[in-house]
Amino acid sequence: MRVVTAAEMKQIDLQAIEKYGIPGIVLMENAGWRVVEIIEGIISEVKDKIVTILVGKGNNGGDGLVVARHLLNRGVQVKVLLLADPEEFQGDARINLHIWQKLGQPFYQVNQVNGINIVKVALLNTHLVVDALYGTGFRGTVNERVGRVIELINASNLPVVAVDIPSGLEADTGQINGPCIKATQTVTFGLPKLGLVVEPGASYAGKLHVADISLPRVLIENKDIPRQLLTRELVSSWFKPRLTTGHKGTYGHVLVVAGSRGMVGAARMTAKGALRSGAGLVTLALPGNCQPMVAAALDEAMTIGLPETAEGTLAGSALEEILQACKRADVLAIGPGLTTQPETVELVKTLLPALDIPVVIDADALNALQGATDILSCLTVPAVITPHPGEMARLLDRPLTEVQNDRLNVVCKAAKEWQVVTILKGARTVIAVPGGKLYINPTGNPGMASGGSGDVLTGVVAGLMAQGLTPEQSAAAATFLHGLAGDLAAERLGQRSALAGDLLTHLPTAIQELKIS
Ligand SMILES: NC(=O)C1=CN([C@@H]2O[C@H](COP(=O)(O)OP(=O)(O)OC[C@H]3O[C@@H](n4cnc5c(N)ncnc54)[C@H](O)[C@@H]3O)[C@@H](O)[C@H]2O)[C@@H](O)CC1
Ligand SMILES: [K+]
Repeated sequence: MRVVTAAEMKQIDLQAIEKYGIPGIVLMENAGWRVVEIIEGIISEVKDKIVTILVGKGNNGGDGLVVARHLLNRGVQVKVLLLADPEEFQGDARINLHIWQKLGQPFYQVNQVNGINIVKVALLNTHLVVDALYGTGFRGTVNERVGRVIELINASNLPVVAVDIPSGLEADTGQINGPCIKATQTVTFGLPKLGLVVEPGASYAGKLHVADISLPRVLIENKDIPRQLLTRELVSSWFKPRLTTGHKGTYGHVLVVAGSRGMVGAARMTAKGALRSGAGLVTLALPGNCQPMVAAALDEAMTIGLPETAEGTLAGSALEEILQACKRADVLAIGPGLTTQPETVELVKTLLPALDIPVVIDADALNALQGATDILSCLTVPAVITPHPGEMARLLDRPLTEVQNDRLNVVCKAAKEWQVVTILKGARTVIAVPGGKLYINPTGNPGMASGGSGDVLTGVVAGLMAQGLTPEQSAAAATFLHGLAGDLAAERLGQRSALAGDLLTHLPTAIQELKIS
């Protein structure tokens, strides 16, 4: 599903109206209907219930007035609170305000002296609040009076349905610059707005519904919009059914180069991630002292013991053996648990330019590239990198806060500059492709922020690449499935107690849920 900025949505609305002749008032009517449907899902018997609707002067407020009218028809007691002067209403919003007045229905103006008291009284006796103050036309911060109203709503503990986007949220960035409605559910029209699917906006939006308001499909499915929200449908469309005649060679061979003394688990998790995602063969190459331990605990993978340093990390002399092993593999996954021991770092820096198979680069293999990102730009094989924000900050030599405050631009620039598919992990992981495409992942939860989680992801990316998905598809599908496995694990075990190993246990169910055969 495409994800739009406010300007892109405005263009879509305009084209629907001007090119295809769908009147704006029809779109507004449909928008209001869809919100009413969601409200009916929250309050099962709406008749005789009380709903307070906050109405702003723009078209978002117009949508709110449509909601008011349809709820009234269903026997709801509707309290309309205007946060603007009726004279300010224009166009379709004005038409809907006039309809409301002609129906003989009252509204209360919150901009008068006792405005805040009106809101307080209204909230004392209300079952649900509809936020139709500001939509995609909102910029900057709300004024003090509106800010106080928003704070009252947020403190009320009532269910709040936001119309299109929670008021106070920037549609293009998901940033909050002042008071912002904390919605229980948000009904957004046509396509999700960027600010609703990245943090912190996603948390303010609550449960997100993307509502069909009869915008023509040709406008909604516009391939020129570079951003997509990952969905089950999109991810499963990338998988082909497994052949009845298939054998282990059909599904690719992943070589994992990972681990060191004391960090054997990272190597094992990566290998298991590749196996669980369906790779035909997995070979785990790691420092020799770790091999017996891993071989005993990982029946399904082959293992190679490599020369090691005094600290039990991979030695520079492991290079030739790794390159030999690459000849038998389809994909290399490198990094988890390697450490930043200087000799191991040099090994990584020598190995990467010599590769002739696609590679997934994670963890200490990324740390090895600190100050040497030209190695990434010069790779001659397809590559996926999987940095968490700290690793990205080190690669870019920028403060962590700069990365986190500008995640979308950072990931897109990295992918373009280094010409690698880039997975920037964190709440709402984003995946950028060198050509400019961007995927936003809606799955996953804070329970996944624990050791080993990233190692599993690296294994899954490599496992999918080995099976023939493109690096772009592998990165996006792995992120989605990994997050879904995390959500399933959290459902069963709780976010606090779910471990990275539980991601591996729940990955099969995640794959089944997508109906991938
Ligand atoms: N034809 C269309 O364009 C449709 C638009 N729809 C609705 O219309 C919304 C967009 O409508 P508008 O463009 O009228 O904008 P909004 O309804 O978001 O209104 C914003 C209004 O507040 C003002 N404003 C912006 N920032 C402010 C701030 N910081 N403090 C105070 N006032 C501020 C703006 O000047 C504008 O008048 C959508 O979000 C959606 O809800 C829907 O009705 C579907 C059809
Ligand atoms: K709103």
